Amino acid sequence: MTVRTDLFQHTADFAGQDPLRQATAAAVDAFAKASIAISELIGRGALAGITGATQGSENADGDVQKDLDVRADEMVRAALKDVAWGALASEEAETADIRDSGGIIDIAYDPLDGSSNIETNMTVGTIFSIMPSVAGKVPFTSPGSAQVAAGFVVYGPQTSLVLTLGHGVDIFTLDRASGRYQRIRSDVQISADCAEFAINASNQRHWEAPVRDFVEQCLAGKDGAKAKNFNMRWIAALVAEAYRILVRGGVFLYPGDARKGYSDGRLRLVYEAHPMAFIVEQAGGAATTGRRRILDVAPTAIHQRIPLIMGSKNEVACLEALHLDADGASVQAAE
Ligand SMILES: O=P(O)(O)OC[C@H]1O[C@](O)(COP(=O)(O)O)[C@@H](O)[C@@H]1O
Ligand SMILES: [Mg+2]
Ligand SMILES: [Mg+2]
Repeated sequence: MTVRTDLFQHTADFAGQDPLRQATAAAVDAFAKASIAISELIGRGALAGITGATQGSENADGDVQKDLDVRADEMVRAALKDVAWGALASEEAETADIRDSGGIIDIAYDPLDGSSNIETNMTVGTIFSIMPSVAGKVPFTSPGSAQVAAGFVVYGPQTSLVLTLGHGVDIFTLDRASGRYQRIRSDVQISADCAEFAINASNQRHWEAPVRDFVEQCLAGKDGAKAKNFNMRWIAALVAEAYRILVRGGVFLYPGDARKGYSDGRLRLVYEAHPMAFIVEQAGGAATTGRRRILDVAPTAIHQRIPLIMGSKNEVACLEALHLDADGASVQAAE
């Protein structure tokens, strides 16, 4: 029988006697516990009163809140109660909660990612990012490279938790019989090349030239510049796209576009792009806005949006080159 590493053992081994690591491990354990309860709630769906119905309210980013957004936020918040956080930011709260003393880490999270999938019985998830609290510095203003840990949970056919503690990426799957997460993959590596891309193509007419060029190259397949056929996927949940990319490579794009309010795309830097970029880089992939490495960007607001391109590093590099070319061309055109 295979003996697998339990998530709580993994975080305890990481924690040792170091206070920052202990606080980080406690936060990861809290997300794991909350996610088990969220997974059960999602599994029962309408039987537990979850329908994906809107709440008649909007979150800080102007998104309509669904019943599960609100419930998941409450469950994560309750699980984190005894964790030594100094600042806590959620997608569902306008401002961060700040504690005056005892804070060792700052935590940002998206309690329920992919909300539009709830009512259709498709994949959703939870994303989290953990940074050291820095005395005298406004929380959530450090670049993503300051993260000590990041992870996400995918509530799909299996409930799995993807985690980086800054030394590679591990995947744990919930064993429903024991109610514990067991490691199924360690040192996950994203293939440098891929033949799969993910983008919401309904926005094509609003894209910038570099994104249009890239997608055209993918669609041209064997007959085009890439000289190979590409497959396309769009699950409308960042967690599911990221999981697929970790398992079999690929490139995901949510670029800025010309729609009102979408100049920086749709995804939020602090609790979506930063943690995903940390995980993807730790797995050997890359994450960029097209013009800048995501982990170099320091937020100026908790709910700030950012264009996100991530995945297999050779295709991400191709997208960066297309953006650079386009910027060079526009500078020349202006001269
Ligand atoms: O509906 P669109 O524009 O394709 O956007 C889908 C994207 O929006 C998100 O659902 C945003 O996250 P939330 O559901 O947490 O707001 C991503 O998971 C997904 O990649
Ligand atoms: Mg989200
Ligand atoms: Mg959300």
